[in-house]
Amino acid sequence: MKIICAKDYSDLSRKAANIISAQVILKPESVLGLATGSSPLGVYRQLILWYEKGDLDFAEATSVNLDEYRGLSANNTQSYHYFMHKNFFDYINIAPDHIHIPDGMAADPDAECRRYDRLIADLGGIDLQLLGIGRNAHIGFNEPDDHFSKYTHQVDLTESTIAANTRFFEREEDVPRQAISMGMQAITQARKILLIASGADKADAIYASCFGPVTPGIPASILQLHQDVTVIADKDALSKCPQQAWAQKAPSKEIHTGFLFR
Ligand SMILES: N[C@@H]1[C@@H](O)[C@H](O)[C@@H](COP(=O)(O)O)O[C@@H]1O
Repeated sequence: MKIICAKDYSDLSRKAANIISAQVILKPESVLGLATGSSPLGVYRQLILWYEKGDLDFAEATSVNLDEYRGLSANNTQSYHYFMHKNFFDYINIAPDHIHIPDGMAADPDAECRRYDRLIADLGGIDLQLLGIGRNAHIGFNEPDDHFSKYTHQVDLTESTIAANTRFFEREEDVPRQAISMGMQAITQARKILLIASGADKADAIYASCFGPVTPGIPASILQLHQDVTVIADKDALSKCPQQAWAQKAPSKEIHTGFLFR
């Protein structure tokens, strides 16, 4: 795990966008695992700028998003479908049939989860997975639990995640209580992982995920077991981490036994 300290949010966004650009330049047909939330907005803005300048071409790329709320249709302005189109896809030349996001309206959510995992497998897995992180260290919507969920699954969102996401909705009651999220298998089988975090409210999650035990109680801690993870975070998000660890990171010493993949 490599930890890079960015000067500020704009520096963080450019650094992360540079890594995604390199991926697309080196492998135009890349499968990009994409994330929602406020953290990646600057990355998407930067990628759009470079695309508009003619420096990037997404014609051959494919995207698979991490998650979607249950019960929100693609044209609901709070859905992650809508978010991705309005903040990224509508401004680049990715082919519409190369865009994949779980269907939050699927009548049979279990079948939808199985379809999504098959799709990712058929695409040959993810080349580069972009991740934000929740205050409780969730990635995608993999919430703290007593086990890591291996496959795409339906999740009951925790109170802390509902509270954090309330800012995007008019009223707390409007925040969906469930979501469909990619599981840890597809995320950790991504060939490269890029996690971005900004702000002091992410400091505990970043510290626990990078330096704490690997445990499903801290979902992002599983990334310590991956061979190619880059964390790009600003000073506030890194404020609980030892400074000498920035730009390098020793492998985790402690792995909690007794947890399960399900
Ligand atoms: N499902 C998304 C996550 O993928 C995202 O990482 C997290 C943090 O969002 P933000 O970047 O807005 O803090 O929010 C949501 O829960």
